[in-house]
Amino acid sequence: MTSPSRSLEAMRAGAPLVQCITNYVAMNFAANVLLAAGAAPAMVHDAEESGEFAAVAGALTVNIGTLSPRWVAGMVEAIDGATGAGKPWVLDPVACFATGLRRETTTKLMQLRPTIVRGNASEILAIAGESSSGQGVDAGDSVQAAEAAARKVAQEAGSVVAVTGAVDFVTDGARGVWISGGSPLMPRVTATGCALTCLVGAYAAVVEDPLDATVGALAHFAVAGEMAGDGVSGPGSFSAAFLDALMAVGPESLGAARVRAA
Ligand SMILES: Nc1ncnc2c1ncn2[C@@H]1O[C@H](COP(=O)(O)OP(=O)(O)O)[C@@H](O)[C@H]1O
Ligand SMILES: Cc1ncsc1CCOP(=O)(O)O
Ligand SMILES: [Mg+2]
Repeated sequence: MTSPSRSLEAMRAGAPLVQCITNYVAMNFAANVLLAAGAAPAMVHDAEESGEFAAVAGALTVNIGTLSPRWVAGMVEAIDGATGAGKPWVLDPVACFATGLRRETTTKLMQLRPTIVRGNASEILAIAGESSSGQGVDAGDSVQAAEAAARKVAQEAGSVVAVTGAVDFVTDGARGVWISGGSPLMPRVTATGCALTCLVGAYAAVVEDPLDATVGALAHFAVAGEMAGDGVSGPGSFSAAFLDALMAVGPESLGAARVRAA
């Protein structure tokens, strides 16, 4: 296993270019998160160019947060480009249970076999075909309640699946890892999960094992979130402190990340 500290060193050394197809809400914050963490973001989503760009980026991330048929076409082109070039891609199924367009798109994208799926508990339960209590983009279920669903989705899709929340769970269907840390202020800042998905892409670009890559990115967020939560007064100051902490986190602090095998 590549440790989170080693993964962080590799990510910073490589400063990978990550193509992020993310939503209008998340674009700015996610780009800042990648820059602070040490990667290079590019938000490129239209079908006219997304496939071409995916072939040169180190990884692709696809987020369905603000969806339309034209965006779906751009996603499919980009996934074809990434897959053809042997690059990893990460799916963020934002509110995938909420509407017909989201359900159909998620089914279609899952059939294209994402390297990694990163969602909250309600989203992962829904992909597994189970009922969930999610409302809109926010989770209504615990991560623990989605552990079995995550394992099932990972086995069926051949993807690594990450379920995030107060604690995080990552599985490739056989192995399982729990990561704790972070701050209760993280879900009070919009697009924190979307930005994390982009960072998972950055780690996947440079760390060969997608499970190790995912654990590295989640540990980076857990440690930075905990650092940032100390002494801030609310979501506004947390957001700024979190970007600072993403940059300040070093391999030595990731060594202290609370990561344990399931
Ligand atoms: N209550 C919490 N305590 C600590 N960290 C949290 C909490 N809720 C979410 N996080 C962290 O926030 C990040 C985004 O996760 P999450 O809120 O599940 O995503 P989403 O925004 O897609 O619903 C993850 O790093 C997760 O560990
Ligand atoms: C509020 C909102 N609406 C559509 S996408 C989005 C952002 C969701 O971000 P996250 O999934 O990280 O909470
Ligand atoms: Mg989300």
